[in-house]
Amino acid sequence: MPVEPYARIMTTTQGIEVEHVGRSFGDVHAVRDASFIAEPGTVTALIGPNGSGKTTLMLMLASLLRPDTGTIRIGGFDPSENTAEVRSLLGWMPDVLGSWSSLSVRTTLEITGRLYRLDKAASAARAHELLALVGLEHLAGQPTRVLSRGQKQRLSLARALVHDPSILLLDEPASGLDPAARADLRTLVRRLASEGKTVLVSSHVLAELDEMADGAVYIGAGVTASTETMAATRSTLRSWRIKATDGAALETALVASGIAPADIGRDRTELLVALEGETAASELLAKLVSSGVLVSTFAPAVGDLEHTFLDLSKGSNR
Ligand SMILES: Nc1ncnc2c1ncn2[C@@H]1O[C@H](COP(=O)(O)OP(=O)(O)OP(=O)(O)O)[C@@H](O)[C@H]1O
Repeated sequence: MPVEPYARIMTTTQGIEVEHVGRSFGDVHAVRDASFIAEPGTVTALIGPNGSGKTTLMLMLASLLRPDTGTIRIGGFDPSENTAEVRSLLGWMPDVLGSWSSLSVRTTLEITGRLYRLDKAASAARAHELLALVGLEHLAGQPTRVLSRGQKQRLSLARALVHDPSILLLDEPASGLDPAARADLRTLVRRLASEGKTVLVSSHVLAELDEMADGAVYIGAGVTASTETMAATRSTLRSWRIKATDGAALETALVASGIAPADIGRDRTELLVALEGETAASELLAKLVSSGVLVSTFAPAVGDLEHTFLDLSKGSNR
């Protein structure tokens, strides 16, 4: 997926708008300067190293924490001032499900529906619908304490959807899910976006986000990367994976095209070459093909988001 940077201009989007937001805990500056826009109908990935401020930012968006500085708009409302409006618009899936352990899965969803002012029949119907949506029908009568981590994630997602919110905040939604459940989650998230919802997803599973997200916001040490910084990662040095029917001929052609033998890496049957930007990659591929090498693989070694993450987190890793 392309990593599209976001303009730093407050608009009147019905999605999420964050401008120069900061929040400290004593002398820990969890979020120092965060700005981004997430538009309705899109999925935005929130990425950044451990402790970079993602959860703190999500808590502020969800009206659970007040920013010290800056402005947030959720569907046009300020979470600190218009908390009720924001909560009715927003579905929040926290990274860890706090649940009522002795209540059944179904009852948990029904009570959540009642808390959102659905009447008894409507909340029962919604619970029924959501149990099917997240594949928990067979566990509907079980107390939530017996759920596995992945099953808890599904319940947490269902709970976030009870009131059919137009904006969704998903903190590490894929954590604990098996591969089939991850694929289902991806499809569901895309479907929710196609219905016009604004979805912000934070995750460390970047390959997953690559397939799910329309754009990305990178946060490092509490500061979101600028439009220019995000765009610049597209042309930084990046490893490409190349494979040909004849490996020796490929290596000879790479050297003939100007790549030093010491700069050619190996990963099982493939060769790895670092190139700056897609134009350099296209040019090299053209040279290889015109020299008669039968190339069977020519692709970035890591996904777009992982590349952006690795590029921007260089130097900030402790
Ligand atoms: N309530 C709090 N009191 C003190 N420090 C806090 C509090 N909440 C968060 N922090 C600190 O703020 C920083 C950002 O934390 P946050 O949980 O937002 O990061 P994160 O990006 O979500 O991390 P991870 O990727 O590991 O989940 C960390 O240094 C953390 O220790």
